[in-house]
Amino acid sequence: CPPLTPLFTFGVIADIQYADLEDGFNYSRTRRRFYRSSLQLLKNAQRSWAESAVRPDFILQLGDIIDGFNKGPGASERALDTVLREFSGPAEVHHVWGNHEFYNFSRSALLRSRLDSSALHRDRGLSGDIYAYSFSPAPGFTFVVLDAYDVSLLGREPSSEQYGHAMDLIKLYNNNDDLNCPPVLEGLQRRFTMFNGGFSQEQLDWLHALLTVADDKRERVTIASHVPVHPCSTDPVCLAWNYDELLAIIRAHSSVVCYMAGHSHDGGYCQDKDTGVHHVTIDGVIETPPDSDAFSTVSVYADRMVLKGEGRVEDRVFLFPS
Ligand SMILES: Nc1ncnc2c1ncn2[C@@H]1O[C@H](COP(=O)(O)OP(=O)(O)O)[C@@H](O)[C@H]1O
Repeated sequence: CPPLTPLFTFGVIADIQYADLEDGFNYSRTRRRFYRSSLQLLKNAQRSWAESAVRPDFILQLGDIIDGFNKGPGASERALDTVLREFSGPAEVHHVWGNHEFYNFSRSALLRSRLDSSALHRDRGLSGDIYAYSFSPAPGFTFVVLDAYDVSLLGREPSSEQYGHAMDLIKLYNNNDDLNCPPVLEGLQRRFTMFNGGFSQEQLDWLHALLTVADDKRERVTIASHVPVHPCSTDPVCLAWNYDELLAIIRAHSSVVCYMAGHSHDGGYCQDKDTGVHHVTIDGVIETPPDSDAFSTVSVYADRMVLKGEGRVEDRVFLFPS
C-alpha cells in the first residue's frame, strides 16, 4: 500500500475554452460546446482544490484557456481576465499553450502575457520564443512544459522562416485548400492539420539534454503539453505532427514516467508497452455538460501518481516504471 500522505499533489484542467457566448458545437456538430458554463466548471475545480484537506501545490492548465471565438469581437483580453481571475489562488499555475491561445494572441504577445508561466523557471538552453521550461516541485521530481506549436502555422508570422518550414511540412501530407480539414479519412496522417503542430529540432535537443541529466539523477519526469503524442492515447486527428520523434526521445530515457495532454476533449489513456510510460489525455472542460465536471487532482508518492478524476475524468493510477 502507498503511504497515506502524498509527497505533493497537483491539479489538472484542460481546454476550458471560455467565451461569453451561447452554447455551440464542434466543427462536425457532433458535440456541444458550453462556452459560458466552462467558467463555472473552472470555479468548481478551484473550490474543490481550495477546500481539500491537502491543497494542490500547483495547477497544470493544459491549454486552450479561452476560445478562438473571442478574437473576432475583440474580447480576447476580457475573456482572459475573466478566467485568470479564477486562477488567482495560492497555488502556482503552469500554463500550457494550445491552438486557441494562438487564435487569440500572437506568439510574441503570449511571451509577454500572464500565460507565460515560465519566468521563474526559464531554461537558458532554449532560444527566445520557444515556450518550454522545467520545474521541480519536490526533490527527485521534474515537470517539463513543452511547446507543441513550435513548428506550426499558428503563432508564426507568414513572412517568417518558421512559417515557411511549417507550410512545406504540412503540404507534404495535406493538399486541401482548407488546411484545417484533415487530408484523409482514417489513419495517422490525419494529424497534418493546421490546428496541430510539432516540436522543433532545437526543442527536441533541449529535451534530450534535460532528460539525460534527469536519468543520471534517477529523477521522475512528467511532461505536459497541449497535444498528445501517443497514438493509443487519442484520436490520431489530435496527434502532434512529429509525435514519433517525441516518443523516440521518451523511449531513450528512463526518467520519464508520464505524458499529460489535452486538445482532444475526450479522455484517453495508454501505457506505452516498451517503456511503461503513462500517456494520459485529459477530458476538456468545454465539452463537459454544466451538471458534470472535468478536472482532476494528482497525488504523488515515491512509486506512483494517483489521479482522482472529477465528473467525466476517470480515476487512474500511474505506477512508475522501474
Ligand atoms: N474537419 C474540419 N474541416 C475544416 N475545418 C476544421 C475541421 N475541424 C476543425 N476545423 C477548424 O479548425 C479550427 C480548430 O478546430 P476546433 O474544433 O475549434 O479545435 P479544438 O478542438 O482545439 O477546439 C476551427 O477553426 C475549426 O472550424
